[in-house]
Amino acid sequence: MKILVSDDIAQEGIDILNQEYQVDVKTKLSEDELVEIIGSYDALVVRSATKVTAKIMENSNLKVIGRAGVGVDNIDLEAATKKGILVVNAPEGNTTAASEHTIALLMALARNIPEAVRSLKNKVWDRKRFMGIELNGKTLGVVGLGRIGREVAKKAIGLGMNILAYDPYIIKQQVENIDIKVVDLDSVLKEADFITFHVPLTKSTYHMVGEKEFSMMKDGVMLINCARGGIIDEEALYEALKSGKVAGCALDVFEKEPPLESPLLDLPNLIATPHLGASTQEAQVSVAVDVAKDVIRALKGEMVKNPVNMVHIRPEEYSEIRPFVDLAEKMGSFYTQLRNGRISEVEMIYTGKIERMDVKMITTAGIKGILSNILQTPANLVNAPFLARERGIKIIEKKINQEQDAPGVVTMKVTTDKGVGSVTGTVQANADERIVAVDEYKIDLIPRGNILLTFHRDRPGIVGKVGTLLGKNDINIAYMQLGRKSYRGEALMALGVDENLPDDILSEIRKIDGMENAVLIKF
Ligand SMILES: NC(=O)C1=CN([C@@H]2O[C@H](COP(=O)(O)OP(=O)(O)OC[C@H]3O[C@@H](n4cnc5c(N)ncnc54)[C@H](O)[C@@H]3O)[C@@H](O)[C@H]2O)C=CC1
Ligand SMILES: O=C(O)C(=O)COP(=O)(O)O
Repeated sequence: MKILVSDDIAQEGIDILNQEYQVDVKTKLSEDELVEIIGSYDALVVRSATKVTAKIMENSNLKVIGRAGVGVDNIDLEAATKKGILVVNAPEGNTTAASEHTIALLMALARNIPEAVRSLKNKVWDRKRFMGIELNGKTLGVVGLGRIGREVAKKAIGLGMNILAYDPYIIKQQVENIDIKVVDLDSVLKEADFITFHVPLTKSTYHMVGEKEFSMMKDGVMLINCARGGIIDEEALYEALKSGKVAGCALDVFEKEPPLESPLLDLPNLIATPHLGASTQEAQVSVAVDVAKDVIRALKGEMVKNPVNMVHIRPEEYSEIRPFVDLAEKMGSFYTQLRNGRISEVEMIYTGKIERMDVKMITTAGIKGILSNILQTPANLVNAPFLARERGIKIIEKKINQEQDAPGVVTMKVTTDKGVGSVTGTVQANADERIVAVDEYKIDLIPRGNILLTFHRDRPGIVGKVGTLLGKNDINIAYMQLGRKSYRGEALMALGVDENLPDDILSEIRKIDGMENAVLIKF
């Protein structure tokens, strides 16, 4: 396996990658240069400089893209997901660095530090021009109250500031005990003396601050953007700074980086740093190590810690969930080997002890198993939900509450244009997977090796005929199971066979009088 690192990451991360796989570090590549070489790599590690476009991913064999940092707006996530490329990031390592940089910019703004430094270095001793304002007692608006937003708020509280925050996706009670008042965006805009942004760049945050929002702010407000360029409309910001509506703004990030052509840089009340939020030695080591470990986990097929485009399971739950993930994938594969028809709906029903857990990954594995037999595109835990949606398959998850210690049971109910069928499985002690029902037939199958399933009439002679036919062709039967709906009614037989069953023998089995269907399932 080969890994390409296309932005500067700390050596500590490269060393970890190098212990397991071959690593090439090639930075400042153009899109075309990347397209040309990417085919020979299994993993790509980036920071924010490399734009990982659909074109780069298109003909790649990438299994994972690692982002040594938080923001993944430089990676085309939709294209990655469609292609089944896992994206992982390192969201924890630079929280302190980015929040400290935000506070540094806040103070620099309030006390005119950059301009004062510049003036003095030009040998001008001007104390009057650089009169500042105090932070103590002022209101700081925090837009986006995730890891960095919260850390900034805590630090600002320490400086005597009052915090008004806007984040529609958090639970208010989580933060109100640390003296943060959660309000709507309009209130932040209207009431804050300083506003700092800590949201990711998404469709909903792109230009979330423009002309209209500036008009709502206090005259003389000061802004800090240490999150992403594009959140504040730069043209509108230019006007607001020029008019003095916004007294000062500190930007660490720009819509186009580097922003060397930006007229904003000419304004005296704009201070700027070249995307330095995460640039501390500590943060860089931390994110490089974190992402390297996750990239290795991904390449080894292990559960990663920080997936961006795949369901996430907490490590403490994963060991319990894992056998069910494997089982569900086999159930899905079992189902589509057994039946055909255009699938419109898959319902995953969970009962017993599994019902209390986060089952999203089990559902996804079931879908992966289903799709693996019907699609050319390889399905995995990243792209399975996307591929299912693309084919118009509705996925339903249902949990049925049972007594606490009942064994975990998963039923996959599949609706096709030919009807509804189901398969049920469970995991016994020692991660022993079992398929325990097919439609209404109760069975007890280990989903392993070759299994011959026959649907036939429950009448004397049929089982014997199948056995004789297999014996005549030197095919050994490992085990046998029988189930029936009623005496002499419809019946099911499952035979574990040690050898492969050629198509001509399967056809002969299908011709046995009373036989409705016979299918070979392979695991
Ligand atoms: N300047 C730099 O070097 C750095 C910049 N960043 C940027 O900071 C951003 C935030 O990082 P973290 O706090 O670690 O991420 P996070 O995911 O912990 O927090 C983001 C918060 O934004 C909130 N949010 C999302 N959409 C929103 C909306 N429309 N309105 C209000 N709130 C919204 C989310 O609910 C979440 O609480 C990153 O996405 C990245 O772009 C991060 C690290 C360094
Ligand atoms: O982690 C982030 O989101 C950052 O913005 C840091 O970017 P960088 O890795 O310094 O290019």
